[in-house]
Amino acid sequence: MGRTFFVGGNWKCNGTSEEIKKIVATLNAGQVPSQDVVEVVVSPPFVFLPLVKSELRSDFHVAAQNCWVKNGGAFTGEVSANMLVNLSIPWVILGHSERRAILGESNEFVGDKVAYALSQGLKVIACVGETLEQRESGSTMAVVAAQTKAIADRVKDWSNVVIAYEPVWAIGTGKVATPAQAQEVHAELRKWLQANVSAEVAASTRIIYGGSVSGANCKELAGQPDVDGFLVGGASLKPEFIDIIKAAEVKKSA
Ligand SMILES: O=C(CO)COP(=O)(O)O
Repeated sequence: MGRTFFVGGNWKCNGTSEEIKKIVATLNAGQVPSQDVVEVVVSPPFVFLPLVKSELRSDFHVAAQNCWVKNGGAFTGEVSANMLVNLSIPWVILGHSERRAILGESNEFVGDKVAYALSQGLKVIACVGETLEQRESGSTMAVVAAQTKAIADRVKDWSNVVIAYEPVWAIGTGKVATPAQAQEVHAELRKWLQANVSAEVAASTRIIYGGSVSGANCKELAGQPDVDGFLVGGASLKPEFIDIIKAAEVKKSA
């Protein structure tokens, strides 16, 4: 099994080159557990990927925040998976709720992107999660299952996929899911994978939590059996990100 704890930092559309250099310097100086305990991936905006890749410590990796659904060509403003591979960018975040909600990415489109990115050799952090309205109407698991199904329908090999469960109501709101709320959905998602993909994929796929993760709440969340790490937004731009990476120690001693 061996689900290595995974901490991703999604920097979203933030930063100047000076600010990015400062964040990288802070990360480079951080004392964190070794790579067999925690896998760390940071995701700057596209334009800063080469800068971050060249300056970041070698035990941390980089991710793009999106890529085009297929091969490049006449798609103004897009960046293809192949270009990321060409720059040796190993990871890409796909299906973030901001892209689903603001840019209208459907479950099927996200599923197609995940499949294509994997086929080109990228590793994928695939995001799923419900809105507040959907949670309050009791459809959390139906929503998350439909988002995951659109990926499962198109993907056979899950070894390079991390699922990020990010409830939309918890993103950027300071309203973090309780450890019990996170655990409940993560466990349901794992059950869904077991029933619809395979027991092996359910046991080995990392399901990470995102939404207002902070230095203050990360340890308790990390203590949940089906929480295999985090996708961090706001706090990943701050020195506090190092504390969140260290939450991996909770798992080690569990
Ligand atoms: O969207 C997120 C990570 O992808 C979470 O953002 P916050 O940590 O700022 O809530």
